[in-house]
Amino acid sequence: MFNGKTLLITGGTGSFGHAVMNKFLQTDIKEIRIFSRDEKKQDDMRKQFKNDKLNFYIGDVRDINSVRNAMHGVDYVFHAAALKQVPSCEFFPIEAVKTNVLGTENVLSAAIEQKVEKVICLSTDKAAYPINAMGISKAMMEKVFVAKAKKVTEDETSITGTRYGNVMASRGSVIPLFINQIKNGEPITITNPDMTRFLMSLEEAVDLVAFAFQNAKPGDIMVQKAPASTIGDLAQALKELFDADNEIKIIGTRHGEKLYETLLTREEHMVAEDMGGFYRVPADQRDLNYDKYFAIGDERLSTEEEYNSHNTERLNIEQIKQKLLELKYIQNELESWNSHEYLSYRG
Ligand SMILES: O=c1ccn([C@@H]2O[C@H](COP(=O)(O)OP(=O)(O)O[C@H]3O[C@H](CO)[C@@H](O)[C@H](O)[C@H]3O)[C@@H](O)[C@H]2O)c(=O)[nH]1
Repeated sequence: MFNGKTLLITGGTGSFGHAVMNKFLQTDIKEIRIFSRDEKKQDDMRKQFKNDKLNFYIGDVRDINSVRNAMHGVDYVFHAAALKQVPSCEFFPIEAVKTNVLGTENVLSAAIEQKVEKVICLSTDKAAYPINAMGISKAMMEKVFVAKAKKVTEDETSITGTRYGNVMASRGSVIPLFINQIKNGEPITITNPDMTRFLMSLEEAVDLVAFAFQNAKPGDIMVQKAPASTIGDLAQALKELFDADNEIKIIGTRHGEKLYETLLTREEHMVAEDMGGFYRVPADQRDLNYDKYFAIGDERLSTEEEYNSHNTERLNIEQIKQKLLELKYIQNELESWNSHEYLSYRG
């Protein structure tokens, strides 16, 4: 499927971009373009991979000309560029709009102009029943790509999306933070021990994109089923893995945070197709002449539940430990923690 093709990854220097790139470099793909703002991260990646199939483009999704520069001759786009930190977007909501909403519009317009075959836009569970600026901007992004997908035919450009839960140990997230606190002998800062989050590994996140790539129809939002844990249990699992006795400090919920996250709203659950490990949320294909259509699903709207991190499979501490131990990042951290140097430091 990738033979002779060119793939563009926006936000390609992030954790996700890295993982996707690694996976697709193994195929017979012709070229992978990494598009991002940060020249330092690109340079690090260039040196790390030293691969002729990789090309780097400096640019910003906010600037359509920089996107156009990278789009010529591209067959597929994975659009991962985003402002994604919840607390900081609360302070700079317009910045979230510029990157997440208008930036997506730019990527899609440039892709349609260049007759790109497929675009997959990455969204987040925070876009479902959103309460924070990051989630609201991602919800608007979803609206933008679903509306655009309906305007172009599939043989011009197929536009779809994926929605993720938290990716475990991604840059700036809570797992690396807790591990640093453990290693530095600092208190582990828990916002609310009863908060729940879906737990997905980076590999699972990449699987979702691959699944969407093969199965999504224009305007679909693809969701991967995932287990969840409470933050209190996650901290306890890490303490046990690292054999640590750091005290726990409750710091309270941060700006814009939710007690639990939603991967499918009740309204989406009602129309979603259950595909085993995944859900497919199809675009509403009606136009504005509602009287033309037969009303379906109204009854289920009162019985269907949303799919969220409180009602999905809940991992216990042992299961969280197992899931953590599958991560290369955790294996490396544990190895260094148990190394001679750290053992002597720990007395
Ligand atoms: O010092 C801290 C920091 C965080 N948390 C909690 O840990 C959980 C996860 O926090 P974090 O890793 O910062 O992730 P989220 O705020 O849930 O958001 C992440 O996960 C989203 C997907 O849901 C991505 O879109 C975001 O970019 C990413 O920051 C949350 O319940 C936090 O309240 C703590 O208990 N203590």
